[in-house]
Amino acid sequence: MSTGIRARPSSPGWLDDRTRELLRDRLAEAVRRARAGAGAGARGLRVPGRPAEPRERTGEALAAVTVRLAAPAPDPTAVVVASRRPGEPWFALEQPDRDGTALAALGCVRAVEATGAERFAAVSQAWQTLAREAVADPPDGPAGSGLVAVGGFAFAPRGGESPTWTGFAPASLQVPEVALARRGDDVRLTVAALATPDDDPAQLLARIEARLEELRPARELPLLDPAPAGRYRVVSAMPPEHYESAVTRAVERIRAGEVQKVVLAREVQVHAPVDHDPGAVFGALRSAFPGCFVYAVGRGERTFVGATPELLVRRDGERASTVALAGSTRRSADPAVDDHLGEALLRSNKNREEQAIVTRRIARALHPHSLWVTAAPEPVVVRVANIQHLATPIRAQLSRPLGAMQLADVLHPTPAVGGEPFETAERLIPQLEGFDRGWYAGPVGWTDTSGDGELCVALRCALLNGPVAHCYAGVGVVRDSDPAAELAETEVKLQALLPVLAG
Ligand SMILES: C=C(O[C@H]1C=CC=C(C(=O)O)[C@@H]1O)C(=O)O
Repeated sequence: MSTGIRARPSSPGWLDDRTRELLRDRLAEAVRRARAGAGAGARGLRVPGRPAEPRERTGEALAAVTVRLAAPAPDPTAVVVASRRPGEPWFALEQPDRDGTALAALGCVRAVEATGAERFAAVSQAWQTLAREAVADPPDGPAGSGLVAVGGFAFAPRGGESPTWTGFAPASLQVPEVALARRGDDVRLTVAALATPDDDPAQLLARIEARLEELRPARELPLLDPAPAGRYRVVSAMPPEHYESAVTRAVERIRAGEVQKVVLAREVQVHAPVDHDPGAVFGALRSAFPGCFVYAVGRGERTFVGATPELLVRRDGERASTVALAGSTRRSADPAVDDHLGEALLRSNKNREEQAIVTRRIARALHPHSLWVTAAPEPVVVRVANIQHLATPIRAQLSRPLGAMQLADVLHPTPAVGGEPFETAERLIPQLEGFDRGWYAGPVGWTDTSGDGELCVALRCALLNGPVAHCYAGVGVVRDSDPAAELAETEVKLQALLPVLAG
């Protein structure tokens, strides 16, 4: 079994001999488990959508090994961007201001997809089954270290079915072949493989080693072209008047008592003279929005990328944290005016109500699963480069072991992106907006084998496809919303992406 392995050149700098031996043992054990699972006669959970029985064996097992990289470690996302094979899936989620927190992932050894209302349950069940059978280190080190599943969800149960969103299923988690997690200067590399009964552990190891040999220890992301030539066109997918009239109609429904709040979005496209460069866009976003969750999900030729201030949920053991974010105003370069705008936001009844709706719903959603839920009594103003929001941090002590993906199911969509009551808003949103939101306003993030994880709400985003970028921005419409002001607020939100994309 080991002759072929020893003949291969080693991958200096990534795995030492001891770790390679450990990985080889784990791969052999994973193949044994896969054979035992297949031998037990259970059908594999190849296609998600059907919940597994607790003891179901699947005829497949993941194996992984995690190492701490020696300082100075490379930059996780830069490694992934520099090492990506054409069309290979990739993922990154960073919050630079939180001690350089980053998780970047490359390749896919096992995909889990689902559609429909049960999509969260289906993928989280499939992941739990895979995690239980996995031969891997227990999570240790920066959050996201070790064997993980990364990906995201469309806003709607069947969202993303339009051709624009090809490759982005309504629920899509992937177990990457390579993942790098960072906090401070602690960077952990995890490599993974999926074993099935017919696999040869030596070949699995050889595949991982080949992958490692292609990994480039990059420290920088590519830069945006400093002097772009050619014509960039920024166009509203539908005329701005369409959006204003959607807001007017939503206000009518609210005043008629049908619904309290509806979030309505619009799409703006950037047509560039050359293909957009996802790595450079990610790099520009993380420099401009270091306090935000900067994310990218690459599927085939397309990349969904953005910088959002909104955390959907962080699950850390028995603790769940989230934030109710809603109510917005612009920023000013003049600090006194900026402060004034923030204070006015805090005093604005319209924005306070918009925000309180979100806080109440999140607390209500968490209560049945928690020993306690605590929300700050008053919202605070949160500032990012182009906008300020009202935010109420919320924490809960879980009373049962719900994983990050299950918590996302409990919380998504909050009225920050959906509406209240959601059952009515859910019908109104596609009717009034008139387009497929795809993954805009859906959860994007990761989970590990213990169920910990983090998902942000994919706002301030663009779907890049060659020279075209589809950008999305929405606002919470309430009784006192003014259509022109709401249109202007979408423009403020679009300023997160447009300067980066439009040359
Ligand atoms: C729906 C979006 O933002 C939400 C999050 C924060 C503030 C919001 C607002 O003030 O309307 C929105 O609820 C978006 O950016 O597309």
